[in-house]
Amino acid sequence: MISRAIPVTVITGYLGSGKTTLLNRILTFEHGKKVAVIVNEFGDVGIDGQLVMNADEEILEMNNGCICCTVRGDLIRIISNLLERQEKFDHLVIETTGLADPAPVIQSFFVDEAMHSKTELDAVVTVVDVKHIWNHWDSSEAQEQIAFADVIVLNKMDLVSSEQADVLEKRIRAANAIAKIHRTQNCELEIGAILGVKAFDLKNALSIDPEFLGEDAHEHDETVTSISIVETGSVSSDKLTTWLNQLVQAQGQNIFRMKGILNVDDEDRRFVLQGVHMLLDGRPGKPWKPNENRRNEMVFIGRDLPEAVLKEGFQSCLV
Ligand SMILES: Nc1nc2c(ncn2[C@@H]2O[C@H](COP(=O)(O)OP(=O)(O)OP(=O)(O)O)[C@@H](O)[C@H]2O)c(=O)[nH]1
Repeated sequence: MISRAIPVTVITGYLGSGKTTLLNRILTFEHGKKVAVIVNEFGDVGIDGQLVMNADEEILEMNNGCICCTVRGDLIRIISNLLERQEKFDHLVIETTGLADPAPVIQSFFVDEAMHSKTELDAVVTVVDVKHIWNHWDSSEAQEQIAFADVIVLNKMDLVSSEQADVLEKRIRAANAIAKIHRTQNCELEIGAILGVKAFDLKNALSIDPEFLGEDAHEHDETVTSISIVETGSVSSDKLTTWLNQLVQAQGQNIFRMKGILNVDDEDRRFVLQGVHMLLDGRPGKPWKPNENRRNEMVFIGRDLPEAVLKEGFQSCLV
């Protein structure tokens, strides 16, 4: 019997560009496919798993590290386990951290024997925040993510004019001549543009980086770090709003990304906080279960983050 190869979509994109938003679209769209998901986060508190909407899907989290540094170990192990239950799903989606270099992830699908025979890389989809990408244009991760993409989603079109997007698209074209480019708000695009596109072309990957299938040597910007806060207790919405507004005014340049699941004013539902530089967004999330131990979890990712100041600031918001 010839077992079918499972198509794999790798979603990359810089911090806060809209990867989880895209993943949620994939999971809630009625495409008739059963999708298994691997979510990888940079911080050691797993928030994305809680933000992913469809609880019926198989969602596996890899926290505390960057997927591109742990592929040989964790990723291959997780996928091998999944492949033992291959009949349970039709498509695998991997959301990498915003700081992942996609090359080692892609590479593992070719270098590892079992992965190579049982999976088929469908496409590398890179989500780009059309407003904030300029702040990170020089980062090697952001460049590699764009260079390796088969599909590029220019997201957050509501934040720029179409002329500004034209300028960006030209720059992106210079770095990646063949990717399909889509412009979106909230990653709203046809699912056929993302799943089952059969776009991945190894020849293209090799032309970007001839060492691609060789040993993995890749570098990260060591000045970008993450700070996690986990505290029980109730957060005052007034104090939180004041603190966050002051914080992004003072540190918005350096705080690339902020995410939180918080117990605000002892409400019935979680409060989901999202931040990308100076932009903040907060809304109710999943309800707390009765008697659940309500943990506040926050993750900051950025450059030169003042850990003690962030922790004290958060403490001051507790009731
Ligand atoms: N204005 C605007 N905001 C958006 C759009 N798409 C997503 N967002 C918001 O941007 C923030 C980040 O979105 P996510 O989907 O969590 O981004 P991500 O790439 O998964 O973030 P990381 O996993 O931290 O790298 C959230 O507050 C989203 O609601 C858009 O088209 N326009």
